[in-house]
Amino acid sequence: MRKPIKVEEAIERVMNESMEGEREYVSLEESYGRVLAEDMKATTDVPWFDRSPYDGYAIFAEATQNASTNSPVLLEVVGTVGAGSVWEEPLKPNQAVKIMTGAAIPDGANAVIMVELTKEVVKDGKAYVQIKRKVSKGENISRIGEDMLKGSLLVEKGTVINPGVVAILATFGYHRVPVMKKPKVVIIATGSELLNVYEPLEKGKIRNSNSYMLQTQILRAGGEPVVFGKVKDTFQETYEAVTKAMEEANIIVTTGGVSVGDFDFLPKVYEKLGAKLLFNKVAMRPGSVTSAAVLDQKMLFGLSGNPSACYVGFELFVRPYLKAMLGQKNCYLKKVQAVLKKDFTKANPFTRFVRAKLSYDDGMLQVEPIGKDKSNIVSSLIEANSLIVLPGGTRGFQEGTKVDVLLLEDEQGARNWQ
Ligand SMILES: Nc1nc2c(c(=O)[nH]1)N[C@H]1C(S)=C(S)[C@@H](COP(=O)(O)OP(=O)(O)OC[C@H]3O[C@@H](n4cnc5c(N)ncnc54)[C@H](O)[C@@H]3O)O[C@H]1N2
Ligand code: MOO
Ligand SMILES: [Mg+2]
Repeated sequence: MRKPIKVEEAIERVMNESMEGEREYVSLEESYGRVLAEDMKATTDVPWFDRSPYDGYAIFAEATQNASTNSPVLLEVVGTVGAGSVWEEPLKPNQAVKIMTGAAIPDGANAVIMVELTKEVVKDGKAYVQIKRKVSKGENISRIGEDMLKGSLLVEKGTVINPGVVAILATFGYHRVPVMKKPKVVIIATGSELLNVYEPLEKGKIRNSNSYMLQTQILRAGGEPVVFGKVKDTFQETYEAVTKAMEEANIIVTTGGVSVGDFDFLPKVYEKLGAKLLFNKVAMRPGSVTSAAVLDQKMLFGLSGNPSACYVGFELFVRPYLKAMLGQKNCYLKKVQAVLKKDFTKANPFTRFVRAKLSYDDGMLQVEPIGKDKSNIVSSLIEANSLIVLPGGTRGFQEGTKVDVLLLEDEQGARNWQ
């Protein structure tokens, strides 16, 4: 007889074993989607020189003090400066330099007027810009540091690198980016009934879908899946596969063979390996047989063979452990509250994780159980973007009730499981 523990307790036992993984450097081009391994600070001010945000004329603002439609001011245009070039001569008050967007403001100038608001006139063979309004000091100047100040913290360690972060890294010249190594997660599917996906069906057999599902879940969580394929339901094959996995994995995920059947060998494998068992029964559905053990700082997750139970077990236990290795602060699935769109009448003494579809309709978050909810069902995973959390008890849940929902596809995550 196994003693079920609460989901919260099971997650805590897993996370108490968690540790941060190693780091490595990748090129900026390869950094998208990786997890930043260091805090990123601004190494310079941005912009680091005053520059023009418009195509126009750099001028000394005070020279336009009395300019108006009736008495325009003429400033002599002494040259043109484009982005990337520098106007070296200090500007005199009655002069202007034609300036392009992105070019450095010449010394002596303290404002820019957009080209559309001016007219160029030629007088006595000299070019002048005609200005009919007062321009204020500092107008249209992108100031040093207006975007980022040198030394300021821009992106925290543990952040998933998105296109915006890539822009920051490029701005400060990081062509090599410190990232967390992707934890290696070995997947072993156990079951004598399993066929490879390319094999035709035979009586009593099914295709190994869990390996592929897990591979994708590992990728989604930021890990590196290593697929070991399938093993028959024998102690020897299972033991050998797990032993081999110990050599290269940070995390070992098995599916199936973890319950109380005659051919469920994982409990015996953990025992023979001398792994510390964290739990072998959780008060949840699906996934009540989910087990976890730890050996030589490697976590062994024994997920159920039943596809939906396997899926849920991964998201609740493996995902946060993996994210902690990646140094992410928000390891847990984000939890929101939503209104139940349909009755869910099946009561269960265990906490229930119902595959569901969350949507934002009529100005509120609504959630709908997908339907078939047994743990051996695969089809309800297609549309699942969330899991409704229904606390254990004897009652069902009525339409209109507010329920907790865990988001499966959210990148932000949450700091706490609760
Ligand atoms: N007497 C009891 N029997 C069972 C209990 C129990 O408490 N007492 N728990 C049930 C629950 S709940 C679950 S969940 C399953 C879990 O069993 P295992 O984790 O040992 O998994 P298997 O028996 O190996 O397989 C279960 C089921 O899943 C199919 N399967 C397995 N691997 C794959 C795969 N890679 N791809 C697709 N499908 C897979 C397998 O054919 C079985 O149908 O135990 C219950 N029994
Ligand atoms: O582990 Mo089973 O999936 O609880 O239903
Ligand atoms: Mg079994």
